Amino acid sequence: MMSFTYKGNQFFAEECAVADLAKAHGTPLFVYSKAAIEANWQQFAQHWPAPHKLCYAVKANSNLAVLNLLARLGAGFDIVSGGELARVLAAGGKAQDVVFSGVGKSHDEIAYALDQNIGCFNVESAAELERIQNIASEKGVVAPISIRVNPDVDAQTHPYIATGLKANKFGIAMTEALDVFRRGATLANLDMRGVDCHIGSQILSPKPFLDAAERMFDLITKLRGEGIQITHLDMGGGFGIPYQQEEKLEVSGYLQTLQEKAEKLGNLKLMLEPGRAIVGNAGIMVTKVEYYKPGSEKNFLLVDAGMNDLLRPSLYNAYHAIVPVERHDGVDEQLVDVVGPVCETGDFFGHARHLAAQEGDMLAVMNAGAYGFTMASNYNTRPRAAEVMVHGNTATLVREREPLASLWQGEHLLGDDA
Ligand SMILES: Cc1ncc(COP(=O)(O)O)c(C=O)c1O
Ligand SMILES: N[C@@H](CCCC[NH3+])C(=O)O
Repeated sequence: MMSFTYKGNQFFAEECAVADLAKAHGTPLFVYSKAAIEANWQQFAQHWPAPHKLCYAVKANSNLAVLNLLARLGAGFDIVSGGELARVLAAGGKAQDVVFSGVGKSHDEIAYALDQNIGCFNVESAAELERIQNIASEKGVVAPISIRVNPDVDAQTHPYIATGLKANKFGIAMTEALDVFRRGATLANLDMRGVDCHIGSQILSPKPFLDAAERMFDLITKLRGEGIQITHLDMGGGFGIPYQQEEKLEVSGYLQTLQEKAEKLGNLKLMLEPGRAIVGNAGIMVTKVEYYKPGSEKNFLLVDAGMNDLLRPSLYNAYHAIVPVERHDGVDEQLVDVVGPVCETGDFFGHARHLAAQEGDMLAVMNAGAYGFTMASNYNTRPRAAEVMVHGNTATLVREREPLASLWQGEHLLGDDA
């Protein structure tokens, strides 16, 4: 299914001309395809029968329209903050379908999640376990608990987004997991029901997933051997997508293997937390060329989006394909760096790209649906972009461009006596 494609020289999002969307809503603009999100979801859901559950990782794209669409498709949600829980609820998701990951859950976030009757806490340290017990005891409730284990597996991805190595801050070491579990089983306000892991993001080979699974199944066997009745295993997210020419990760074989292993053990519900794989290729960022700036060393296309809108190239040196929204016949391609207006040399979207574009032209930065808008900031006092979701030939503005004045809302001048 090609949600973003040329018809003649015009680039389309489903049945909507991207140039028209940019004219109607301005740039920078994120455009999401409803059909692409649904198709990506089905790639997992079709191989994942009940009682197994898919919890979409909200951090990848937390627009309410995206969350609402996924809730209607039957998604649960993986969150990492009280804010994300509030978003899920505002979008029509159910707290019972939410798992709460994250290394630094605050007292207030835990209390809020308990008040909402959240599905499960993915606990990342012995100290967090004690904190949840104390808060649950004060409230007179029982907290559903999974222990996030760090399986010490090399995810073979960018070091900033590898999370499953001993040296990373995430999860509880395999060697300590048994003790933490035993301790949890003695605490009256905890229901110790699961184990989970998440080894990193943008992983393109099945091997690290299978290695981690092997270790997690061994742990479950040990825990059950001690009479601790683990009833769920959450293997996290991390499924990569091709940004350049990489081979697509086929998830079906891995999902099948997990289910076969779970069946052997019996009474084990499986969970996954995909984020990028659901929304990554379902979004583009549209930006306008402000200037063409030729130089003796390099030529630059200066565009109206910046690293504050899409941080991935600056932060991870990540590659995103960039294509013209309208192709012009007979205009020669130039070798250009596509850069933004922010006062940082690291403010770029692509180096040494071949593009035929001039002032006023629109470009589409591809695969911007995951970790695009959610990582945006107001650096350089730049309002965050608008977001649109297309469905066939219908386009809905799902987030308005931030009004400038809202950027200093809540700020105060010093009084005369200060
Ligand atoms: C605990 C947890 N689950 C799920 C995800 C989603 O990862 P991805 O978008 O790579 O599927 C993340 C982010 O890496 C995460 O930290
Ligand atoms: N932000 C990262 C993914 C990190 C996932 C969070 N655990 C990216 O853009 O690729």
